Amino acid sequence: MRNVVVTDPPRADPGDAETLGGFGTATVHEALGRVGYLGPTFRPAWAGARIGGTAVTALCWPGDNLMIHVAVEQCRPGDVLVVATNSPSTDGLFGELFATALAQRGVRGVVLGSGVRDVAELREMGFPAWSTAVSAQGSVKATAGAVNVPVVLGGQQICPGDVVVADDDGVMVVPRGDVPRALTASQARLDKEAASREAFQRGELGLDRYGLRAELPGFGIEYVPHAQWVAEQ
Ligand SMILES: O=C([O-])CC(=O)C(=O)O
Ligand SMILES: [Mg+2]
Repeated sequence: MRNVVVTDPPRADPGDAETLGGFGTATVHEALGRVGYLGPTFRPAWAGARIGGTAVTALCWPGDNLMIHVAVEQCRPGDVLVVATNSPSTDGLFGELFATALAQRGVRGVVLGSGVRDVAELREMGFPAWSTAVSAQGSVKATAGAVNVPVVLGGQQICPGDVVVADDDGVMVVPRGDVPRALTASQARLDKEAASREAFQRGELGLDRYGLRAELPGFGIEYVPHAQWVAEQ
C-alpha cells in the first residue's frame, strides 16, 4: 500500500449529492439497477439521519485512526468521510471529537467499515454516522495509510468524489459519472411510486397494477377453496 494523501480530487456536484440524499438509498439503488448498496451490516449510529455527500476516503490500519486525522484536513463542505481499514476491525475509530471537527468543516456525515463510539453524543449533536459496529475500544495513532484513494466497503468500490447516500436503510455509492443518470432515474422512480401509492390508497391491488395476476398461472400457483384444502389433507 502506498502511503499517500491525494489532494483536491474532482468531486460530484454537492447540490446533486444533496438531491440524491433526499431521494434515499432504496430509491437511488433501485433506480440505478440495484447496484451500489453496501449491504445491511452498515447501520446508522442513530435513527433519522438522511444525507448525500461527496466522498473523501481514508484507508486506516485496524485500531489506528491516524489517517482520519489526516483526512479531516482534506474535507470541505458537502463531503462525507468514508473510512476503510485494510483488514477487518470493529474498533471504535471515530467519535464525537472527530465529529466536531468535521461538522466545523461542513461535512455531512461519516461512513466506517469499522466501529464508532460516543453514540449518545453523536445523536445529541446530530452528526450522522454509519458503521458496521459500535465499540468503545480505543485507537492508536501510529501507522501511516492513505487518503483519497479508492476503497472497498461492503463489496462496493468508493472513489473520492463519488456520491455517498445514506439513511436508515443503509449506505450506497453512486460513481461520479453515474450521477446524472441517478438523478433522472430516481426522480422517475419517485413519480412512479407516487402514482402507485395513490392507486393503493384507492384500493387497487399490486396484482392488477403490476399485471401479476395474468402471470400467476405461469408460476404454477393454484387457488384452492379452504374446504377443499382441508379435505385433501
Ligand atoms: O478520539 C478518538 O480516538 C475517537 C473518539 O472517541 C472521538 O473522536 O471522540
Ligand atoms: Mg471520544
